[in-house]
Amino acid sequence: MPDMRLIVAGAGGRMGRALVRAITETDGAELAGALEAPGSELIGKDSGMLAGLPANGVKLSGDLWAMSEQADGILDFTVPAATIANVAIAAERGLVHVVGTTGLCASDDAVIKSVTKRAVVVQSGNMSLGVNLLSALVKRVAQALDPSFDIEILEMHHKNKVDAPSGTALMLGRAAAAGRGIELEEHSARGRDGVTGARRPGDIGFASLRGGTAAGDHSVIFAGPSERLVLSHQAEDRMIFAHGALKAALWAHGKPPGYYTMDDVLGLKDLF
Ligand SMILES: NC(=O)C1=CN([C@@H]2O[C@H](COP(=O)(O)OP(=O)(O)OC[C@H]3O[C@@H](n4cnc5c(N)ncnc54)[C@H](OP(=O)(O)O)[C@@H]3O)[C@@H](O)[C@H]2O)C=CC1
Ligand SMILES: O=C(O)C1=N[C@H](C(=O)O)C[C@H](O)C1
Repeated sequence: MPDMRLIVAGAGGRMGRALVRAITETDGAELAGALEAPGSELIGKDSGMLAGLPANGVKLSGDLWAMSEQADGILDFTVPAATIANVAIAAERGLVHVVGTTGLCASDDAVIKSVTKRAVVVQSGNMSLGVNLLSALVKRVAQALDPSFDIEILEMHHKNKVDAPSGTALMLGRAAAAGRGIELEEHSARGRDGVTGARRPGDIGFASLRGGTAAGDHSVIFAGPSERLVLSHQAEDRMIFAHGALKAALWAHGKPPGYYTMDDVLGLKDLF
């Protein structure tokens, strides 16, 4: 089978540069294009050199339609508006669309899912093996513990992260809610400040810390009467997300149209 030809969207960003490096380290994958925001000062720069590698001749461009003519997939870790703009082009071109962008709202998610009758999309707020295993564990523990255990989710990221709570925190919240048999949207407490009153029973709480270079720390705390269980993951390098995204793209290549998550890619659906 020929190499999978992949476009990196947001190629000048932190994840974009990591993805360009990951592609060079991965058998069966080839860099087919490097997308940046039209008008970015990085347009025309060499994507290899931006990633700290030797020049690879793939220059950053703002034109996804032109660069995708010969491509098989797109790895998209950008911003919500860019990801939504990429959805239609990726579907039209028949590209596997790996969506890692976070901070998407419900209507953005609906747009992404709307193309999956005819296109292959793999979406996850966190592409690492560790976090996806953590998510399965959280669901199982939430199932096992009775509602006297309050669930709180704490995350810390680098100082340049723009969205909160993190996509991962929300994914872990959804896993906890699924374990409890409740809807996260109806049972979440975000951004507590001031005289908030006592904790509402059954809520899943979120707290976000920002600072330094933290690649992504997440803890799910089950706080019960006189005891606490804490399940945690620390990302030490964002290459774990980049390698996860590559794994997702290669797994999805040739799959029938549909909406997939890392649970499908990693075979975690029936873990418990
Ligand atoms: N699912 C997962 O496993 C992970 C998800 N993420 C998520 O990925 C996203 C990106 O994170 P990160 O790399 O740290 O952020 P960065 O800000 O470093 O990178 C985002 C890049 O996207 C570019 N961009 C903006 N608009 C467009 C556009 N229209 N077309 C193409 N590129 C565009 C930005 O350019 P400019 O700076 O010029 O605006 C920037 O280079 C975030 O949502 C983050 O939460 C991060 C790590 C792991
Ligand atoms: O912005 C980041 O850096 C990260 N974003 C993702 C998130 O919002 O959870 C994944 C990871 O934690 C790093």
